[in-house]
Amino acid sequence: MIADPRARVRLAQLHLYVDVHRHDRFVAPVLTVITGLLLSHWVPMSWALTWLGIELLIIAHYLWVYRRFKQAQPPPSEERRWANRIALAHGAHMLAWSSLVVWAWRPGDFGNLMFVMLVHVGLISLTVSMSHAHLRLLLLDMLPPVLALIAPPLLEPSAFHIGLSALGMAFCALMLLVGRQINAATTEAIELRQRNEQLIRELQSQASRDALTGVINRRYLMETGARLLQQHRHSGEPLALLIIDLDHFKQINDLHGHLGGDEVLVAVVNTCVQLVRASDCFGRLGGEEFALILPNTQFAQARDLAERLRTAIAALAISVKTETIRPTISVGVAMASDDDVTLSDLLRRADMAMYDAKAGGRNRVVCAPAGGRHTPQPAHP
Ligand SMILES: Nc1nc2c(ncn2[C@@H]2O[C@H](COP(=O)(O)OP(=O)(O)OP(=O)(O)O)[C@@H](O)[C@H]2O)c(=O)[nH]1
Repeated sequence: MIADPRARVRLAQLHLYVDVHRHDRFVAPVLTVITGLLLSHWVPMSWALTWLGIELLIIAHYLWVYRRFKQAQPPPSEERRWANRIALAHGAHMLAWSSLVVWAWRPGDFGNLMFVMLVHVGLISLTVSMSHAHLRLLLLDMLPPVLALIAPPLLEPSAFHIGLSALGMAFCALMLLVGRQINAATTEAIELRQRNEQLIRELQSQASRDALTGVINRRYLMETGARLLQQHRHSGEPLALLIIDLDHFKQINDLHGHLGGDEVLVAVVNTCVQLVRASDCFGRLGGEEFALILPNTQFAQARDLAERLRTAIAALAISVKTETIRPTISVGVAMASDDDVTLSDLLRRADMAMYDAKAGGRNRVVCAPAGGRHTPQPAHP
């Protein structure tokens, strides 16, 4: 299914709509109580109290729906479903208020006319200023006040009522126009913000990734490694570091060209990535040298993984043009110890083990003992 590119924008609009309307939790109950008390001036107290009770329940319900929406953090694909739920919940509130115009109107009473007008002006202006974010919800929120405007001339078709209704409709049309303009500006701002966030994510990824292989680069690797070493000191959980270096890579470049060498690097990285856990930190130190930091990993596990990596790489047969390249790697393994004051200390010991692997004939794993002294422990292929 092709994702609708506008869905993310519409979801952000829905968030904005809900955020703005969440202020209702302070304002709407107060306005409802005042309106309920005023109502009792023209309708029996029991009616006024019934309206007040229903409206308070409606407010509590739509605020609950808003909270559920915020907690759910739905993906853009669920925007329409949530927009419908919110429209129903808030629509009930708009209907309850707009209905006042019909059943609470007492023609001929100037005070009542003022009251009904104030309710209308409030509904329409608040709708435009608070619902502009989401165009569909803006239109739905405007619908009940418009229906309430049409009702009086239908109930009592006099020139006065028709005139009042026409004036109100013109006012609604004007407000809708304003609402659409604010909506267009809001949508543009949301689109720009989303594009900005996307660009920042891409830049951050580019700054932390190696362009050729896609794994994290030296800078990010060192930062993460220092953080993991710090965590190891606090938690006491074992931390292992592997230095992985391709053997005779200069020869590969010389024989198959730089592009051939690049293909080998990518194939080796892809193989390694498949064998490491998501919590492991695998990155390129530079050239044909890589590091793998393994949090919460015992020595035996680290050594076995190094061996699995070595075997998997040795089994590769990479086709470059008409030739087949069979790369191998030398791996140095070191466990973090109290002697490792900084990440560089740990790296140095893993590096020395890796050089021992090279000196021992390459395509092998050598483990450095914990602590500062370096006594290589070869793990032969
Ligand atoms: N294709 C390619 N080559 C690279 C890249 N980065 C570094 N190199 C080459 O990798 C080679 C590394 O050579 P050396 O450091 O001599 O190591 P080696 O030939 O692998 O020898 P040993 O490590 O001792 O087995 C150099 O020729 C670099 O130019 C790269 O991104 N792509």
